Order: sequence, then C-alpha cells, then structure tokens
Amino acid sequence: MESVNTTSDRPCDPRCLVKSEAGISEGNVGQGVVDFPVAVVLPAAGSGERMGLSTPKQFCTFLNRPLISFTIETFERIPWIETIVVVVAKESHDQMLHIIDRFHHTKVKVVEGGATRHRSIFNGLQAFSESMEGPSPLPRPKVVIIHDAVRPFVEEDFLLKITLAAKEQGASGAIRPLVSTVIATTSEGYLDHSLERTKYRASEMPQGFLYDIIFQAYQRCSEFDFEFGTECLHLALQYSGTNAKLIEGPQTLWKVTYKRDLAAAECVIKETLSLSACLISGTMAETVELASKLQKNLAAHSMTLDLHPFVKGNDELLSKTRNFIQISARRESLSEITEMVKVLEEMNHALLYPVVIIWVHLCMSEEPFHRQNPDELSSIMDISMKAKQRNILLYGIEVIHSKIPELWERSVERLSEITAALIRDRNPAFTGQLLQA
Ligand SMILES: Nc1ccn([C@@H]2O[C@H](COP(=O)(O)OP(=O)(O)OP(=O)(O)O)[C@@H](O)[C@H]2O)c(=O)n1
Ligand SMILES: O=C(CO)[C@H](O)[C@H](O)COP(=O)(O)O
Repeated sequence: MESVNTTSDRPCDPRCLVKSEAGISEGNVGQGVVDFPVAVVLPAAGSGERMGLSTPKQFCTFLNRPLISFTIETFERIPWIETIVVVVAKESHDQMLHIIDRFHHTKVKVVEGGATRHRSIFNGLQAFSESMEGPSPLPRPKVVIIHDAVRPFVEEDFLLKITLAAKEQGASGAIRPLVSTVIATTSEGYLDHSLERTKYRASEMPQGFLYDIIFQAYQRCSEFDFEFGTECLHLALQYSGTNAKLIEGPQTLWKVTYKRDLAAAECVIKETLSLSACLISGTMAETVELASKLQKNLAAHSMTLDLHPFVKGNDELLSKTRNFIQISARRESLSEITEMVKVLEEMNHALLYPVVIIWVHLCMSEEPFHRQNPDELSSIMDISMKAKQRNILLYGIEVIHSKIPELWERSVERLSEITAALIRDRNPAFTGQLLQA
C-alpha cells in the first residue's frame, strides 16, 4: 500500500471548516505528499488521577460525546491516516467498542493497555508486529504517530509536518515554549538551582517515528524506562540512536489533565461551532429586513451569517451547517421546522456535534404569538423534545414588529444577543422555550 485515499465521507468537522477558511482546503493537505503508510497509536489506558473524577478523563463527556471520540475523529478524518490503534484498560474495552459503534468510527482497532503509559504504547505498537500467539498483526506502517488520547486538538497541517519529519529523520516531536521556569529542589524542599528558561522547551504530542526505530527502542528499553519514563523521544535516542527533529506546535496541543481543562476543551469546540450560521429569511419584506439587521448585528459577535430565502431541498447546505436561524411571520412555519428536523435526523447530521435551530417568529400584530396560539407553544416543546434526543437543539424567539422605531430597534438588538448566546452556549436546558426579544 503506497498510495492514500484523499477523500473522506465523514461528517464535516467544524474545526476543519475553519482551516479551510484559512486557506487550507479540507482533505487534500497530504495529497501527493504522504505516499507511504501511516498509522496512529493513541494511549488511552490511564486513570486520570489528577482529574480527580471516578471516570478516566478520556471517557469524560462534553457536548454529548466522550473526549476520546473527539481525538479519534481528528485523526480519522485525515485520508492519509490508515489505522488508529486505541489502547485502553481491560475494564474499558467494552465501553470503547460502544463508543466506536455509537459515533461510527471506522479506522479504529482496540488494544489492551498496561500499567504505565510506556507499557500501553508498546502494547499499541505490538499490534503491528508478528507474535507467536495472538491475532494476525495489522499492516506495518512506515511511520507511526503517537499521540495522547487526551489532546483533542491537533490539525492536519501540523500532523503532516510531524509525519514528514519522522520519515526523513526517524523521529520528530512537538514542542512548546515553557510557561513557567523549571527549578530543581533539594530533598529538604529548598531551591537547588533553576534552569534558564529560554534554553528549554516543553515536550508535547504528537510525536512521529519510523515504525522500526520506535519499535526497536521499546524492545530494548529497561524495566526502569517502562516504569518511570515519560518521553518516547528519549527512548528513540537512547535505544535506536535517533535524534528527533523538534517542531514548535500550536498552543492547542495542550493535554487535558485537570477538571478545568475539560471545560476549556468544551469552550474551544463551542467557539468554533459558533463561527457561522445559515439564516433563512423567507421572501416577505419584513422578514428579509429583519434578517439583514440580524446579519449585521451578529457580525459584531464574530458570527458570519449566510442568507437564504429557503433551504428546503438543499441537502448540501443542510449537511454543511451546524446552526440555523429561521425567521418567519407565518404561523405555519413551525411545520417547516418539523420538516427540517426530520431531514437533519435522516442525514444523521447531529451525530458528532449538536445542531442548533432557532425559530424566530416575527409577530406583525402587537398581540404576541404565544397569547394567540397557546397550542403551538406546546408543539414547539414537543418538536424540541424529540429533536433533542437526536442532538438537535431547537429554540424559539418571539419578536414583535413594533411601529415605534426605538422599540423595534431595541427588540432587534435583544434578538441578536439572545441568538448569539443560544448558538454559543448550546444549552440543552433552554430547548423548547419561546423566548421574548
Ligand atoms: N497506564 C497508562 C497511563 C496513561 N496512559 C495514557 O497516556 C496519556 C497521557 O497520560 P496522562 O495525561 O498522564 O494520563 P493519566 O495517567 O490518565 O493521568 P494522571 O497522570 O493524572 O493519572 C493518556 O491518554 C492516558 O490515558 C495509558 O495509555 N496507559
Ligand atoms: O507530553 C509528553 C511528551 O513526552 C508526556 O511525556 C506525556 O504526555 C506523558 O504524560 P505523563 O507523564 O503525564 O503520563
């Protein structure tokens, strides 16, 4: 296998859409460059002591998905990565299989972990090697990337740098500037000496290796290394004589370690998910006018709104969008929302990330919709409850088209703020509510 598939049928990762906007088109970064087999080992057999939760951090959930699934997805959607070996503790094996099934991961092979990170990584690498007992091995890669399962943010262009450097030099690794100075302490707890910070770097992940180099290093390393070592690059140097090429990586490579890191990871994903939305205006003059005001106001919240009169039948648009705002002055428009939810469900569009739909009802009379149509209020609740089970978050906002310009402007302002907050926060607790702007 010397060539790679460069197309992906995975649902679109919003993080990659951001990359595309930055000029790197989705799915073709490695095209024609990575023409050798590449596999990934994700150690995920730790217990997450520093997190202080009963669930190991890789299985902690945010946005309805365990952390490890986000990391797997990052690698899985890169066409030139063939196989992902996920190393988990024996007791997590079934849970891992369930995650693979539920989130439709397709490139993953699960391997049993060891008592330390190095032992887990070695177990992962052994999945590619012949052994007397055990199942037949996976095809041996030229380059293997090792990456902690608890670092969900790594992008294709950086992985490409790591992979190519590993192919050229035998080993490569991500580094970051130190945030704090490193000091040595005496056994009595006093300062012994401090290191000159500019000379040192933090070693992060991913790291890349020629498979034969890192496998040999693990075969030769000592029990002490297995028990207390924390650095794969060091093993490659000491036991295979390979000096790693170090590449400065982005700050998003940080490792989820403490509880606050889980909240930070959720924030990063939510922020990316809320960069754009599809605004469905209809054709009535008042709804089109409101749509263009909303578009302008939300630009101030760093949100780009694409305006469309309708989306019905436009499956391509639906499949690329994570946020929809439908403005309507007609009562029947709720049935259009029901239809949209149905289409999104059929596409399984919210499998990996929650989708937000905001139904904005523009009341042309001073009498609000919720007083005129109490039955329809309960039907928003019904639709939203069913949608929520499929990870689709439906909210309603009512805005009265006041004839008094100041009141109207104030309502539009409030509508913009509520809309931005609902999209940014993706809070399931407010679904089915008809909020007043
Ligand atoms: N026996 C182990 C220990 C750790 N890891 C994995 O190595 C990665 C980085 O390790 P670390 O952040 O230290 O994870 P934990 O050991 O789980 O955390 P802690 O040190 O707080 O217990 C994690 O994905 C972790 O699951 C592993 O596969 N096998
Ligand atoms: O980032 C690293 C680079 O080698 C660490 O060694 C790795 O994350 C190990 O984590 P820990 O020592 O906390 O188990």
